[in-house]
Amino acid sequence: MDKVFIEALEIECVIGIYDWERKIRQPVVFDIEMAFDNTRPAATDDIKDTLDYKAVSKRLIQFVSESDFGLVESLAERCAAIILEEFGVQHVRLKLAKPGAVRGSRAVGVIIERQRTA
Ligand SMILES: Nc1nc2c(c(=O)[nH]1)N=C([C@H](O)[C@@H](O)CO)CN2
Repeated sequence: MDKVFIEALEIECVIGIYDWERKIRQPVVFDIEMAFDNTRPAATDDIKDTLDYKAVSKRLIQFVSESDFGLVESLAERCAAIILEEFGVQHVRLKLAKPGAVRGSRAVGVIIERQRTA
């Protein structure tokens, strides 16, 4: 299956389980792969036939920047659900990285894969 991807989308939000983390905004970085048949937009050359990566990015920026989850797992799950439900995507692989959260590491986080059920 073809894919549309978004790489290194950085968004600031409230995220974390510790008291000090509830008082600041921290960056989270998304790498996202979305299954999509790209043959039709390739044939029509029409943005209406695409999975518009700019539209997906704007929606995630809006949601994530207003969110205040404790765990990266919770934020990743909600973002995957938005992509599946609002953009009609059948399968999504989403990596959510929290840079600088653990001293000595470049980033920590989660990778999830979710499938549309209906
Ligand atoms: N699996 C997870 N482990 C941890 C998380 C998390 O969201 N998922 N969060 C933290 C703290 O918020 C940490 O990022 C602060 O440095 C610790 N472990």
